[in-house]
Amino acid sequence: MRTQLTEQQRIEQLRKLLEKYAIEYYDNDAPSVSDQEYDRLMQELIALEEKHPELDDPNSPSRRIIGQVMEGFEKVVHAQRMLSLGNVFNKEEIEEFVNRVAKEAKDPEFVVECKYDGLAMSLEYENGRFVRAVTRGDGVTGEDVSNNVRTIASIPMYIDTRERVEVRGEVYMPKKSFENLNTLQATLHLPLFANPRNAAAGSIRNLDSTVCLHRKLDAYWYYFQNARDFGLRTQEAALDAMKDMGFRVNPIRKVCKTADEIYDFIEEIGRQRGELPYEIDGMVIKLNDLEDQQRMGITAKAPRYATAYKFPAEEVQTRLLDIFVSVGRTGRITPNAVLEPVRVAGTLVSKATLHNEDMIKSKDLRINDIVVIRKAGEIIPEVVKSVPERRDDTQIPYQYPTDCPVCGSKLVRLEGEAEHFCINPDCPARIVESMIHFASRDAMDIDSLGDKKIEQLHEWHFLNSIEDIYRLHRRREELLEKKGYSQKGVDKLLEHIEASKKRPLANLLFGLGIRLVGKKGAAILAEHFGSMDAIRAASEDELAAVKFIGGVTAQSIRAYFSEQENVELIEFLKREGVNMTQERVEKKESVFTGKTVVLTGRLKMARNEAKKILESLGANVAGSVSKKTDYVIYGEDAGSKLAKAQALGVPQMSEEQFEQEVDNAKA
Ligand SMILES: NC(=O)c1ccc[n+]([C@@H]2O[C@H](COP(=O)([O-])OP(=O)(O)OC[C@H]3O[C@@H](n4cnc5c(N)ncnc54)[C@H](O)[C@@H]3O)[C@@H](O)[C@H]2O)c1
Ligand SMILES: [Zn+2]
Repeated sequence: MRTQLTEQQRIEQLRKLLEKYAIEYYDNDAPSVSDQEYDRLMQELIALEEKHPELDDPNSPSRRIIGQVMEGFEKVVHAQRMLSLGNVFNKEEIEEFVNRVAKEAKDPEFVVECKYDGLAMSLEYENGRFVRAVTRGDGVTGEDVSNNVRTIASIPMYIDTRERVEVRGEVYMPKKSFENLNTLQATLHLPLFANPRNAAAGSIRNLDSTVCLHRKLDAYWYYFQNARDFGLRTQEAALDAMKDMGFRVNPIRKVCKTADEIYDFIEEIGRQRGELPYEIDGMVIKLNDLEDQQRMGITAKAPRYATAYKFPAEEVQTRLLDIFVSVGRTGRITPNAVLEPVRVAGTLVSKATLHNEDMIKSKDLRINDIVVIRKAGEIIPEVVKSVPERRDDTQIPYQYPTDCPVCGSKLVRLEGEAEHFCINPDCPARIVESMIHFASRDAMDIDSLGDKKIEQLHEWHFLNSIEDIYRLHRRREELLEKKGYSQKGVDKLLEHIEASKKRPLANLLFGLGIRLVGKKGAAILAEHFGSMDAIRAASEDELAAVKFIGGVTAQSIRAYFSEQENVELIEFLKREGVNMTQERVEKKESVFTGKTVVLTGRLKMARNEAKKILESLGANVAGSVSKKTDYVIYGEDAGSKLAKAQALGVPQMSEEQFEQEVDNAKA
């Protein structure tokens, strides 16, 4: 019952979050997270929604295209909806897509094209003349941006046919134009554009078309909306026909029959991607036959006959301008790299974590070095290495600080540890960070008590400890006198603080910030012991005996509870009515306990769910099949993984058998 609730909450949370990101991305042309992160959250939402059809909601970002019509532009309803695309991220998912199509189209052929990172546009022609250019908008209604589109030199204003023609494609900003634009922005002390996509969108949606003219956009056209009126039967023929009519069509494309062929071509283009004069974020795979396309139709917001393969995160080079250290809630010192802003995987990056002193030494990072940075789904990117070949005489080796940058006390590096710590318990940085952690989403989840607010309330002496958070209501009147604190805002804040008292024990345990007790560890401890008192009473051996809790963690938990200050904090929280218990869950034994299991093919239950069940039975779920695999569980259309399991003699199990074993485990 409890998991049901949490997943429902997660669905709601993801829907809100993705909607917010999409609005920032499409409507304000200013993304706040990387595309990888966005895609990852979307996949999570889709998996959860598949699992909970009862929570279906047509408003969900998984079901609709988010985007609105800007004021100042005329609204136009599309003759045919403009769609989004489904996503695949690896070869296996390409295979699954190909198999799915093959079920509905005989001997399918696919056209593989570049996926331009710009904005979708529809062009309409009547009597051989350009009449209108319209953005995708929400898919149903777009914005008439004809004036701006007319500034794009490569778009024909006249074509040699009197029939109505509608073509669609992508307007983008070439890399060169983007560099020039940002150089200009910098000279004018204006904010830089995060990426060419946002810059292109911002230009097209500018009411002053001279702006667009100077931004030097270009476009590729990949969709002939009324191709069949012209007797065309395939996507390939449609591309050729558009080219003959004078539209700019990309010669990079290939007709493929198998998933292998598709993947090889994608890899080939992926390797050349850096040299292309425009940005691509993936490749689009489309069923070639137009009649079959129509037969397959569309889902809520994307065609079923096409999908987009997304390239993995990129690595790029930039300059390491400086290193500064920050102090965490445990007093841990983290060095951070200040980078010359650079685009990685679609977002502008100017900071990266460097973990610790040893990492800086082992990678031999010097101030002013050229470094390679990588961004892989995380919002915080990492520095992979320095490039010594690019050194001139300006590099300076970095001196690790000896004193805390906030309170000035001597930093300590314990025997055998990589990190430095500020061990001054009154270090303001530590106090603030521990409150931020306590109020964060995975901990007590105090909605309106964000980082900035905590910092400010600390500065004003309202918050000097975790205890103070629950004392804040006593100072309501004082708060109301502060600038920016309305009655409504203050009451909401106090309400959220009050509500946090009901969080599960796992959240509280995580929020306390016990060294080495992360989110997962806290959940395991809470489920195993069921109450704060039981955890506090447990001996080091008892703690270490819990699965996944190691001896060092057990030691750290004991150390935490042996501090008078911490015991007092917990007693205080108890008196304030903060929840200190949680339902206990016994781990079940099954054939999967301690085994390595691989899932493949299309399962009836969501993959994430199958994974969760297996993990709850003590299995380790792996991504690929090897000799070490104990079981492969397969669904429909299982491809290469199942074949490999057969070849290696790894036991295979159908989804039905799997469900049977799960039932056995419950009995
Ligand atoms: N970073 C963020 O905050 C954020 C927010 C929202 C969306 N996004 C990004 O946008 C994506 C979702 O956007 P979407 O709905 O436009 O889907 P999409 O960009 O994944 O795919 C659909 C679009 O691809 C484009 N396209 C480019 N080349 C094409 C070709 N050759 N054939 C057909 N279409 C082609 C079309 O404009 C089409 O509308 C996400 O996957 C994410 O990467 C990021
Ligand atoms: Zn300090």
